[in-house]
Amino acid sequence: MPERLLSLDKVTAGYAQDIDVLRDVSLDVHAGEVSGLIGLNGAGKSTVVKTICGFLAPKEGSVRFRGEDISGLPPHTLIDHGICCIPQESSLFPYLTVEENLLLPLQGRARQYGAVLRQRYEQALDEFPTVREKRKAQAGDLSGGQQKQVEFAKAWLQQPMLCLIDEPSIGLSPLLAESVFTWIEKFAQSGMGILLIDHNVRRVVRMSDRVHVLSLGRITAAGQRKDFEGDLHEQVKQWLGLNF
Ligand SMILES: Nc1ncnc2c1ncn2[C@@H]1O[C@H](COP(=O)(O)OP(=O)(O)OP(=O)(O)O)[C@@H](O)[C@H]1O
Repeated sequence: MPERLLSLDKVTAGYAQDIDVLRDVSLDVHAGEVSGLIGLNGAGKSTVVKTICGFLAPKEGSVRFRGEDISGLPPHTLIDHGICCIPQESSLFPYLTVEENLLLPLQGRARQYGAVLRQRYEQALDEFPTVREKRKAQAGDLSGGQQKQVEFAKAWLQQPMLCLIDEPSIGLSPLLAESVFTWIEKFAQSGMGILLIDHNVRRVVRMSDRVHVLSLGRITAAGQRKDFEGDLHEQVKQWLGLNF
């Protein structure tokens, strides 16, 4: 059984004191596995990520990473624990070069990355040829798809144990979206645990070891991939109220 990296246990959270967006949310992510989180717009998927990352503190329940309670830890300290997030919106500094964006999170962490940094950087550029080509350009001058590649290269460089990935394929061409899913599979094959949110429900189910369905802030279905395959259309239509 792979190591359980992340576990949310009955997490209730929200933006206002008296309004709960998430209610009793429990989910796990294991090393080397993809955990998919699917749900309608507004179900609370990004709020789950914000709660794990410490932008919101759970009102009840806990967020644990490798058994340690990380509920409400400051977001900028997560990387020191081995957690990285690829958010829905760009997290790049538009007026810094691609190279500066890639190396910034590693600065001040020489002890963690020092000896292997250069080698790892070259390897990241090999993995993402567009990033190599654009490394001296300002990040803000890149297209949305190119910026997404930089985001993935940045995460790869940080060698996290856990990567939270929110809507990675949004706004991308079908070809690039497929590359993004292939990179995620590669991340998982390297041993990383992945929490994946994406509106492409079929693709998420196909590549996930575990699937969680979030509806109005509650997990209404969860299981292994095999539980969600088969007549996916009927099941997910029922859970999500969707016809796709
Ligand atoms: N900063 C915020 N302040 C107040 N309410 C918010 C904030 N961000 C999100 N919400 C509310 O929380 C609920 C869940 O939003 P969230 O973005 O987590 O949903 P989602 O499932 O990620 O949706 P989508 O698929 O559209 O990205 C929504 O009702 C939304 O209006």
